[in-house]
Amino acid sequence: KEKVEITKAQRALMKVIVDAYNRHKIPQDVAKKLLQDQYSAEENFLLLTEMATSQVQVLVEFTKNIPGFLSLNHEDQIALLKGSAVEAMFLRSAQVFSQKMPNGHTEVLEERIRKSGISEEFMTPMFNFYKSIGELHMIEEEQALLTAITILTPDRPFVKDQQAVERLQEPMLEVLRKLCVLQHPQEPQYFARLLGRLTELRTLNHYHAEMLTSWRMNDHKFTPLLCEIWDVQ
Ligand SMILES: CC(C)NC(=O)n1c(-c2ccccc2)cc2c1CN(S(=O)(=O)c1cccs1)CC2
Repeated sequence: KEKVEITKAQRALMKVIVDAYNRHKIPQDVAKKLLQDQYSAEENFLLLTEMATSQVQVLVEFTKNIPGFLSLNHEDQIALLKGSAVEAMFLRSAQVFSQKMPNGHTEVLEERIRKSGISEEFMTPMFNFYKSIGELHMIEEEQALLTAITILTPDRPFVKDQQAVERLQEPMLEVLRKLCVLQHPQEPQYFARLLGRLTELRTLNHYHAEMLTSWRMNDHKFTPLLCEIWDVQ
């Protein structure tokens, strides 16, 4: 039986990541807005735009706090942010969607998202992902580390020094692996399940690109920050 123990250094790394993750949460008022009174598809869309824009700002701040990130080549920093922005948004969405809300709120939230001008064909994979993340009942350390690991994916387009990114991602993966063993002793395959979600996340990139095309056909407007991070307009 492997005796798994998180070292002092690994605990320190985890603390930095979790503190950064907790400091940069979406303002709850924005999420609350989505639960208020009746909205039209247009207003729901605008609210998602506001939430997604706020989340990108939060993502940039969180990323800057990942130890070693700011020492990476500057172009690579941008490539990692742009390459992971959509996945980080879906991961954050899944975490928001699966967090405990007063009863009935999740259904209202689902209703608002379903009535926001997003074509039906993207709803199924999106909500399947939310549910598959919800079933994992991740603790915040796991959520924070999984977000950092997603950002530090070495094989994003245009990343020049992939080894430098691997050197930052590997320690995160090792801490997460140990945490999973300690947190879910009955489920030896839990860590593998978590990483499996990252594979599912990548497929959502494709759906998102299609969503953008259909929104632009219906002349939906995005904020400058979303246009920049998604490379549209
Ligand atoms: C928490 C934030 C990051 N989530 C969010 O903004 N959501 C949520 C969502 C999911 C669960 C709970 C609360 C909100 C669903 C969707 C989005 C954004 N996208 S988007 O970025 O493509 C978009 C931007 C503008 C128009 S559409 C569409 C789908």
